[in-house]
Amino acid sequence: MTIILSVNAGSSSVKVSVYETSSPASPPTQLAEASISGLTAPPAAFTYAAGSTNTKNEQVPHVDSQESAFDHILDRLQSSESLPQVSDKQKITHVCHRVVHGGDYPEAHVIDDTTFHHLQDLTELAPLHNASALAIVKACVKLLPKAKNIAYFDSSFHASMPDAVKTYPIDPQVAKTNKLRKYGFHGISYSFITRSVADFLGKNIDATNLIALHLGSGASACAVKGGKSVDNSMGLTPLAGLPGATRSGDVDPSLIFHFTHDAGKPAPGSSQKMHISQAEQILNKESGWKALTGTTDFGHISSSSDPQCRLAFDIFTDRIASHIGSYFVKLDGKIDALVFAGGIGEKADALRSRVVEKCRCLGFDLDQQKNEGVVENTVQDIGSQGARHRTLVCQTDEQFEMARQCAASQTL
Ligand SMILES: Nc1ncnc2c1ncn2[C@@H]1O[C@H](COP(=O)(O)OP(=O)(O)O)[C@@H](O)[C@H]1O
Ligand SMILES: CC(=O)OP(=O)(O)O
Ligand SMILES: [Mg+2]
Repeated sequence: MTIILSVNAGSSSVKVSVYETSSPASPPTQLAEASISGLTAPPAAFTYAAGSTNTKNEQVPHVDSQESAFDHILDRLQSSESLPQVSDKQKITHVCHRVVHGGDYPEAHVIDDTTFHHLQDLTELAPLHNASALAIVKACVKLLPKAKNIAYFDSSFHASMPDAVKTYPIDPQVAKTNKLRKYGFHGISYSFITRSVADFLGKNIDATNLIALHLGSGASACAVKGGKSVDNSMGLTPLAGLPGATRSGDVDPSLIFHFTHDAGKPAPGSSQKMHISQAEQILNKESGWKALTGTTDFGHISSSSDPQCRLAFDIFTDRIASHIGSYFVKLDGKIDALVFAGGIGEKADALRSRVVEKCRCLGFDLDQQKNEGVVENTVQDIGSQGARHRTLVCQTDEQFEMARQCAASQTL
């Protein structure tokens, strides 16, 4: 038996799942799932499920970063009576880490000193993610010395994007030297979604075409053609595309120079090791729903009548619908489903309803009862019977996707 820990450090949460696996041929079995959410809307909340133990949204005010969230979760897992399998740290042999920016790594990689330093160099390209993921890797090296640490990248799934999609129309030499291209993110999630939806539809993955939406603290859209990514709304960094909890998403690149005259200066807290400009700080950490409404809680935003919340809701649904239209054309109208996923995509029925209403001309239509009755389930159909194209909700599971790939690979 092999025990795999899967760690998903998001921009507002840390989710850790524990799996047991006996052979590469069989999918891993989940033993426990723990998460800390609301890191950008304190106090953070701890949720845990293992066997008969169930804790939901316990406030953990002392937890204020991805690193402290991981420490807290690891302590709770190791002291849990429902999880004797990890009471002895030595039994954890594999830790899968979600690392958002993988640069040119086309697939998962065992983390040794060289990989670690290479990933450190990419930190500035994913300022809300890579640094905390690497801090968690460091903690694992110290606390779980027997475990092999493996990095799974959000960017890998998008390695299949064509050159015309990946390439920015800028000086090619500078682009090559500085590795400036579209990478795309949320790929671990899109890989899970593509497999699960293909399964649900009874289709081969390589014959599955989707418009998938991962809408969480960071939000993106993906066009999947023949099971492979052909476009993603995020870019060189996860800032591009749709707005998010604290991110602006696409704006005119000149905007920042009119917002502040100090755009290129280092942001407070920026160091030589980790350089963040004021421009990056403003657009990544001080924009989005937080700037417009004062909160990053999209549950509140979607149900509030406050005009700023209504505006944020309208902006989000407008930008999402624009991406759906663009990807519909890219896929030549041949799509098996529009898929909603991520914390917002899975929970905000009002948002799904508005987005689908905006895309009715393309042949999407919802069954409102099904839309409002979504429960925790891998894939659910929420489309109306007469609709030309299906609309689905997929409860994405990045931790499972990493553990599945880990169990199926030769690294065990
Ligand atoms: N009931 C709800 N309705 C709408 N949005 C929700 C609801 N519950 C949580 N959310 C939102 O989901 C987002 C978190 O999604 P998640 O995918 O878990 O985040 P992360 O990007 O950290 O991985 C937050 O913006 C949160 O406000
Ligand atoms: C890539 C990204 O934005 O991830 P998250 O939504 O987990 O913050
Ligand atoms: Mg996430």
